[in-house]
Amino acid sequence: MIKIAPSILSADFSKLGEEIADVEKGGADYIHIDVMDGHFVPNITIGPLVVDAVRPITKLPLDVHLMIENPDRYIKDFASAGADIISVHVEACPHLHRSIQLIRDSGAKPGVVLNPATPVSTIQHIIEDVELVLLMTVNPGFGGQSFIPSVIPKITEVRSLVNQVGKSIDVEVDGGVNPDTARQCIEAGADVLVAGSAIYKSRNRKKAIESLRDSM
Ligand SMILES: O=C(CO)[C@H](O)[C@H](O)COP(=O)(O)O
Ligand SMILES: [Fe+2]
Repeated sequence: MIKIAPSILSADFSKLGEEIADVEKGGADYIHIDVMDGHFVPNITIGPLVVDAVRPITKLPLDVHLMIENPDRYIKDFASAGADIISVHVEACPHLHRSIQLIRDSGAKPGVVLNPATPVSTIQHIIEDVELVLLMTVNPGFGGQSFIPSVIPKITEVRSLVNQVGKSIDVEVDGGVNPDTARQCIEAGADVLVAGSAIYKSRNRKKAIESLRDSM
């Protein structure tokens, strides 16, 4: 079963509550929240305050994607604000195992993220400790960018790594996902699709979600 995680980065922030209700009604599985600090990526977005505000208005799991330097400093804050899944970038974590344990100790499910140029071998030794692997299919920082096709073989690689572990771990892709690229990602082994512009720039969010889920 393919899960769809709309990224609120492309939503209308002046009516965020309605925008989240719309995708929840439309069949979304997670709400993807992009946290950017202007250091790890060249953009600044939202912090724990927004996660806290969003928590009571949806039953869906909040999938929080931290694109920040030194994420260990903020993991507790995001977990207390109501994040269900917290994902950290390999490139931002010199002590990756510790960061993952911090997420688990804070009560959230740990995820790990790889930029397009980061090899899968960097997560080989922590794969059993995470519940989600997120593969960036754009360089992180902005919504609405074009999908990078050279990431496809990495999806296959992560899928076979996850299958070896033999426990349920989400394989999520993020960036430039539309019905065409979604099909390629699912074929390669992805089972969670993050989509910002493909969902929020469509008038009918339910249809957009269905066309991603049914892209095979
Ligand atoms: O992490 C992200 C960017 O760094 C976003 O989740 C991603 O870009 C979603 O937007 P789109 O589907 O428009 O590419
Ligand atoms: Fe994201």
